[in-house]
Amino acid sequence: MCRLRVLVDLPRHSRLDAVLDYLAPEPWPAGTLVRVPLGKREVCGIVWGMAETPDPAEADGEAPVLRSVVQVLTDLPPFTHGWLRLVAFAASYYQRSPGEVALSALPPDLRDLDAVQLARRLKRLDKALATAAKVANAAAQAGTPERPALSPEQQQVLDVLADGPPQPSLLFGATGSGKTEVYLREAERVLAAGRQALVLVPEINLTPQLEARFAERFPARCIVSLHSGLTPAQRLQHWLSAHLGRADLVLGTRMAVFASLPRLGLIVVDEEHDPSYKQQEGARYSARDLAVWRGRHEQVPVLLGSATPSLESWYNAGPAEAGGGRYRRLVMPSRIGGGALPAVRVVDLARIAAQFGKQALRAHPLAPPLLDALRERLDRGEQSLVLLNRRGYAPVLHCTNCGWKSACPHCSAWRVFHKLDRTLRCHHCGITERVPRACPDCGDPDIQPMGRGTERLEEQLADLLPGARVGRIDADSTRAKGSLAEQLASVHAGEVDVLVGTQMVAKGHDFRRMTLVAAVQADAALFSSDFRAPERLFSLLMQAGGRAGRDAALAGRSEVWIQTWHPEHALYAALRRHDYEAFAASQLAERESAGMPPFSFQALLRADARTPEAALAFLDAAALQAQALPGAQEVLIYPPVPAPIHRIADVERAQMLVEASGRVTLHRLLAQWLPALQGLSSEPATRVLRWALDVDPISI
Ligand SMILES: Nc1ncnc2c1ncn2[C@@H]1O[C@H](COP(=O)(O)OP(=O)(O)OP(=O)(O)O)[C@@H](O)[C@H]1O
Ligand SMILES: [Zn+2]
Repeated sequence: MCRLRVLVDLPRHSRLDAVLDYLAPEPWPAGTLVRVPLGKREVCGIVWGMAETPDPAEADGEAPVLRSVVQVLTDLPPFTHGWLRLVAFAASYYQRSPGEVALSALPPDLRDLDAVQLARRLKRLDKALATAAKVANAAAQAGTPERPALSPEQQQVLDVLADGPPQPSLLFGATGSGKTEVYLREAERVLAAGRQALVLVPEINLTPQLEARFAERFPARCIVSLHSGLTPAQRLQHWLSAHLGRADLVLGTRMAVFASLPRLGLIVVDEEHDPSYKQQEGARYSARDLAVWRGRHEQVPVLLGSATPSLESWYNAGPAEAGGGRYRRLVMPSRIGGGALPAVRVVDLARIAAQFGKQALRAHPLAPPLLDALRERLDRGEQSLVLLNRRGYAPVLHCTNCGWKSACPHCSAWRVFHKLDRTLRCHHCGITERVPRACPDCGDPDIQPMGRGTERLEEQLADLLPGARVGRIDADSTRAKGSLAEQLASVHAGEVDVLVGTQMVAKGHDFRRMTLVAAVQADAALFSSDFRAPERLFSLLMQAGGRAGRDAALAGRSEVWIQTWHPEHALYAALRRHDYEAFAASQLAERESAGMPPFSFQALLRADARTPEAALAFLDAAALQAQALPGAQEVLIYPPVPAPIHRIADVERAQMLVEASGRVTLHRLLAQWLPALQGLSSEPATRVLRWALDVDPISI
């Protein structure tokens, strides 16, 4: 008998370490999947290594008798060292247990299988892959698919990539510059060398279109996707194909960064700036950052693509003298076909109000010149996109008599009025009620919507543009499975003249007939307390604008309209010139002088409790603990504050920011702090419902 260390799914918060020792008849290699007893249950585990000499307590005869591994799943090849190292790194960096990180990266179905069931699934997979291979072979016989001739910029970028050592690169390419073609060619090179390629996209809704493009280009290859929209059976099958090395291409959302890929040869992170790459619960990892780490350690190139890179990546790809030099910077400033970027028109709402009267804007949100521009598109049979980042009909209902407003009883937020199903819905806790007929406070029947969301905008546009086919795409219109794909297809097919949408449609889509994009209400983000808000707004508007004029023939008359009360704002000035670089430079200068990321490193400690006092008391005590730790002088601990939305579903939320100028300094502190925090949360005086540490938080 030997002793093995086995990873099981226990959070680091729990008293047990998530690496437990078990007895086994053989020293199975690290990465082997096993089933082990845990309490009264039997759970899935991963062999982490051989246990070292029995601990002294055991020698004294005091230690509990070790339990034995129940089963070993030998049909599955062990995870590679590269994968295990990724897990170990992610766990230590994000302050979680390796067991939790490893096991939560597996498809849920896999964790439930015993050896017999697994064998059955593998047999089924074999059959499915054999059928797929037949289809692929037939497709391959039909000839190789056509590839477009590369643009000079694409060629240049690919030449650099082919030459250099495997290294992370930032592909800074304008919207419509053909970044996808670069990914396709890089993938082709890697596949030809017998390796696997991993391509990450920020949102599920971008996977089908990308999958279609890869499938068209590589008809003979096995392509699978990994995201939360799959059925458990599909997810297991796709995951197994990747793990067994049968899939050549894996496309997926952030979770796919943990895909097990024995022949990994390339990682692409498309729209690398997108906040969706950050997981917001459990192990709060950044899939982009992990992709870079994984690439480095498995010695494969990582390609981060964006027209509006995150300031972190931009900085990392900047000159080494200025603190960058970590990524290679590759640029593709021109659009395919030489099309121009759309002209940006900033509409001064104050002037519109002076010219047309304030009522003009109160009645509907579109400045008359913008309406004319929309009508022009209609007459020419071109499409327009009107962007409004707020779903529902109106964000608040109010009573004109007594001033009642549709507050959520459980959250510090308004309930949103949805006219289609006549409900009031809280977008935070989900509570949904029928709209009251009269004011719940005073009984007055005159309750009115305040402000506007996409539903109302859609209604108003249909009124203002008789005969136009107005469509809407947002999280509400796309709730049913498959409906988003359907709605997008109808936009692509030209069945919609004016599309109203949230940020969901602002990125990634290659709408060919769109010549106008309008943002009717963008200002809010200019004055947010989150220092990343301007960066987000800039990239949202630039990405949205990038949907216009993608067909070079139409590019000349493509426009982006932005309605604002602050036309002189520097952000809009940079946008008008399509000048990401100037914008980034000014933001980085601001961040540097304020000592904010990427010039410092942060972690956010969050606490949830029944009362605000309890949440804050926990954080206060936590701050005292941290201040007593060695190295605390080098770390800045901000005072605890309520979260931006301080109450959700009757739970009070507070947070505390911790900051250091060096990553190592910060992490040294966090590693010592965590055990202390565990103790704190179990003491009666400082007990909270939940607490969590968010390393490199992206919203504060
Ligand atoms: N070398 C090429 N020759 C002809 N057409 C091309 C070439 N490369 C790309 N295209 C086409 O140009 C269009 C824009 O390319 P793509 O969608 O990759 O842009 P992108 O850089 O990803 O833009 P975005 O950042 O807006 O998503 C697509 O329709 C694509 O098929
Ligand atoms: Zn609520």
